[in-house]
Amino acid sequence: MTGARNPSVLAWRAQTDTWPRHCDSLTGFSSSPFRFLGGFSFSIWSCLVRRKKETRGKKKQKTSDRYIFFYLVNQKLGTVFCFGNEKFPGIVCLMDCAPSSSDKKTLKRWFFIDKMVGNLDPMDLKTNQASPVLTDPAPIKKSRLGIPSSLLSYSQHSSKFIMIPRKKPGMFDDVRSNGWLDAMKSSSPPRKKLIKDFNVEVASDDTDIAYFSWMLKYPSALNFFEKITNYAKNKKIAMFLDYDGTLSPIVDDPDRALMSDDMRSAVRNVAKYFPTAIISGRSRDKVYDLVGLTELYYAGSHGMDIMGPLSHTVSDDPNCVESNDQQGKEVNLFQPAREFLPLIDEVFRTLVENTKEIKGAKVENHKFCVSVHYRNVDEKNWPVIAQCVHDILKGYPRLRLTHGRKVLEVRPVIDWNKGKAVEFLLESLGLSDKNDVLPIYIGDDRTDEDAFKVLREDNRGYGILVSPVPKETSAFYSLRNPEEVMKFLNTLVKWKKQEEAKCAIDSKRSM
Ligand SMILES: O=P(O)(O)OC[C@H]1O[C@H](O[C@H]2O[C@H](CO)[C@@H](O)[C@H](O)[C@H]2O)[C@H](O)[C@@H](O)[C@@H]1O
Repeated sequence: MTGARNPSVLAWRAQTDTWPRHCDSLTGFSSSPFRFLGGFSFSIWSCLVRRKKETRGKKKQKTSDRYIFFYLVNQKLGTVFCFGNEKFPGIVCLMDCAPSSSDKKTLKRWFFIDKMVGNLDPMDLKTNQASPVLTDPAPIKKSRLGIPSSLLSYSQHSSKFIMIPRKKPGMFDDVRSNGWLDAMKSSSPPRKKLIKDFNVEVASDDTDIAYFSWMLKYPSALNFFEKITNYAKNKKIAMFLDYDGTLSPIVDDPDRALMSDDMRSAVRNVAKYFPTAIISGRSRDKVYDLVGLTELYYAGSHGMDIMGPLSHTVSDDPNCVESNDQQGKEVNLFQPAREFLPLIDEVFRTLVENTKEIKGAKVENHKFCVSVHYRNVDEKNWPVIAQCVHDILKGYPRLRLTHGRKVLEVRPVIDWNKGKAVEFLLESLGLSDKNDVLPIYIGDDRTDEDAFKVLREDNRGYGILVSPVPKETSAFYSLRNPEEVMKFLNTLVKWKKQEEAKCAIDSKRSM
């Protein structure tokens, strides 16, 4: 398969009776069914395609063999993704045959997909698939901030999950039936996991197969760097970065989530060329201390605490005041949840008190929201911590819950999130509603999905999801981990420098 040139990647509905257009015989099926991490199943198929070719107009025929690999995702929908090359351009359809054997060698060969996705531009995919991640209720249009009509708890707003309530009456019924426990279990990628299904055991590098297939939909921003910069030519890039899991690796102790010096210098360099903001779930002060760069804009508490540039386009908002940053520079301070401060303080203290007996639980006060960590809590006690938070929230109808990576996040019911923060910052920077602006948002968590969605709307910009495992997302591209994020940032700076050098040469020539 290494000889494959000009690869194409096609997706279409399965047909059961069509033979490949460019082949004379098709033999040697093998298949491997899996259950994907998200729970849906897919099969990998390979087949040997034999094609007879006439050589140089002579009658003599030459046969050429090619393997074609394709896989079937979500058998119910019958969606087939197929990989071909110039000679066999992916016109292979599903034959009427059932998965029978597993072939590990075949699976290994399947790694060629990594090379072959090069032709696919996710912008072309026009996928409208709704993301099943937990996100905020739909924003109320035409208002910067609105309180949702209902003050019901968060999970009741989320219609994207089909929750199957379990009938058994028990102690933790609330958190089982409202989906909190399921969300908690799926809230952070497992570290090296065995996938057992259909007697196929898949481990370590085999999990990469699932990842590579996912990358067809969310290709690596490094592999697609040229595509990104082609699109960015003559545009002003605005960079938005999440902190935990994006600039710093996920660690057990949130206080030790430090950013490396190399990453810091990568971010500093990015900020030299592009307006750059950090948008974090942490409090603005905490994330500022961790990043330590004065040249950036900071939005803490999931965007509910923004220190942005002094701007008259947003300063008429009642939640926006003029202030000074740590260096005494005049800035705008936007705090749409200011009235919730006493409530957040109170619920923080209650949460600390009520979870103190749960070993490993940690509660953080992030000024406009509170984080309840369960990463270090024994899994058998997750229902206990979930029920505890749930019971407390029952007394606070103006607060709601969202899920992060092994963290329950309590926040005001206001219609504000990281996506809105991106819009607010673009407006403050005078970069909204402009065709020559390309916002890029890099983040790893469910709360970052709000920002990805905002950028996906009307193809406004690129969301890049940082994840080492397949995840449903509204992002366009992916990166595996903070190291890849750093590489991406450095490559972007290098590209920008080259562009500027080219411009300088061009303008000298034209003088
Ligand atoms: O929006 P972010 O900047 O990504 O912040 C989200 C949460 O990040 C922190 O928690 C996460 O990272 C910790 C350190 O690696 C990890 O221990 C924890 O399990 C993760 O959820 C932060 O502590 C939270 O308060 C933020 O909400």
